[in-house]
Amino acid sequence: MGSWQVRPGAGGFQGSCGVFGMPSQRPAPPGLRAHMASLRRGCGDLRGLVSTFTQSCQGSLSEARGQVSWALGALSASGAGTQLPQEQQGPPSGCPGRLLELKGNIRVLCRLRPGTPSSLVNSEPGPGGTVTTCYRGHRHRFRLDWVFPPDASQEEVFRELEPAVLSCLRGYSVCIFTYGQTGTGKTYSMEGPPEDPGIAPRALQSLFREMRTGGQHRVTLSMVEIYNEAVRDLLAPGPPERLAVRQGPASQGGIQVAGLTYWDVPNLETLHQMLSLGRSNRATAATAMNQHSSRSHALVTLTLRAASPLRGSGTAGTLHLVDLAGSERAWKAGAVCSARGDPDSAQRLREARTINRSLLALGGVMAALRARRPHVPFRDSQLTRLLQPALGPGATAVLLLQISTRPEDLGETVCSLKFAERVGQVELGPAQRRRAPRSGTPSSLSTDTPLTGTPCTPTPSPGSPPSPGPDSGSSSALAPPEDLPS
Ligand SMILES: Nc1ncnc2c1ncn2[C@@H]1O[C@H](COP(=O)(O)OP(=O)(O)OP(=O)(O)O)[C@@H](O)[C@H]1O
Repeated sequence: MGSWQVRPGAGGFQGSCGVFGMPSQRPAPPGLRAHMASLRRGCGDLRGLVSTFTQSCQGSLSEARGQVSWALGALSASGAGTQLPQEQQGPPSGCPGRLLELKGNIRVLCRLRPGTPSSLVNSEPGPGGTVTTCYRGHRHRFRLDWVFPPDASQEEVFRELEPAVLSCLRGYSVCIFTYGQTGTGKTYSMEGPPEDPGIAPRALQSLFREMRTGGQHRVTLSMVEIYNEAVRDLLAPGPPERLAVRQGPASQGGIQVAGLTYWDVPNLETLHQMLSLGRSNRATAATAMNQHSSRSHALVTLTLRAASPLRGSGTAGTLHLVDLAGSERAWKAGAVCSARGDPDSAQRLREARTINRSLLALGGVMAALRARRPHVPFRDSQLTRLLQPALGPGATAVLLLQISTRPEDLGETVCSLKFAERVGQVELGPAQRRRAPRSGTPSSLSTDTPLTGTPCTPTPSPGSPPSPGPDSGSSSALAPPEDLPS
């Protein structure tokens, strides 16, 4: 009698001949093998079906997400110009504020830098668009809330951000930050050249245009940079000094920046002048990868207080515009300089390392937020400390990812896209409007103002911004505002 065997995968039966040639187990009943084979086939088919179903569900879900995002964007844009009567400042359903509440998480937009097209980076632009990379033999498909092709204009990019920007006038806290490898166009998108302005100038123009349509507002500006982990006031009346960041009350986002200068901004022209002054104070240097590389993170914070004559309280919204330093690998930025005999190469290397450390800390914060961990490591870097209020519950954040399509940048492009994909999964909870009492101290006015400074009386110096504030004429005009416009 011959032995019989059924392979382990076929149900675990295994027979063999006994010592005396007798089978140690009963032979399989007739037809069992065929039956097992048919079961195996069925099992394989079922597995295939489940996998196809899962893939199709994921595809449909992504598509639906893209469509919802597009519809919300379109609705927001169409409602953006709507000026509500002051007494109706609560966000009725259908207005942009309501839509922001519904979105309630971080939106991730991606812009491809113009350059030589590469078959290794392909994109499907538009809402719910994708970027597909082919790196080290692996294909990755990243889906984002919006993908801007290399020929997208500054206006197209801003159009998608405008509803969020205008929501600050209704008391929302909005943070827009640009992220990406050095030289991919973060500063171009955020600032832009004078002849083709970027997000910041367009946002300010749009806000002032909207404010002119009615109501009483007060705009306060602060601007800092983080250079080699030192926080510096870019609008300080004297030379930029290192500021101390301390823990603050939770009502102020958990942090305080001692000695930070706030400026009351009466009009758009003054605001532009002050921003260009701040920009000129920012640390930039030529690196191997970008002739005018920003070596620091820059944070512009506008607090927009709106009075409500018919109600006891107004609103205090905040707009943070964050131009992050490039996420280049340290060896690329520094070592290349070194090989060229650049005497500042050690400095460039140090800068690149601190930039990378702080961006790593930002990644850690995003990971903790995404996993809803009870502890979020905001204190790991100055960048994440300053961003804490902007990434807190009830805030709205938009990440604009800048990527390169150059084959030599592919590794960095994939890293950036992976970071953005993770950020897109963070939920900050429904966006919340902030109310402000009609008068009070800055802290009570703006519970979500992250950069809480102390009043100061700066002495204008050559090149300092024009005397700002509706109260100019007295030194207190340069101090943070204390009351809402009445
Ligand atoms: N969409 C674009 N259209 C035209 N030029 C662009 C675009 N994006 C970037 N550039 C150009 O690419 C160069 C690098 O851009 P930019 O300085 O904005 O990069 P970056 O990401 O801010 O770099 P870094 O992190 O080093 O500061 C600039 O000369 C800029 O004008």
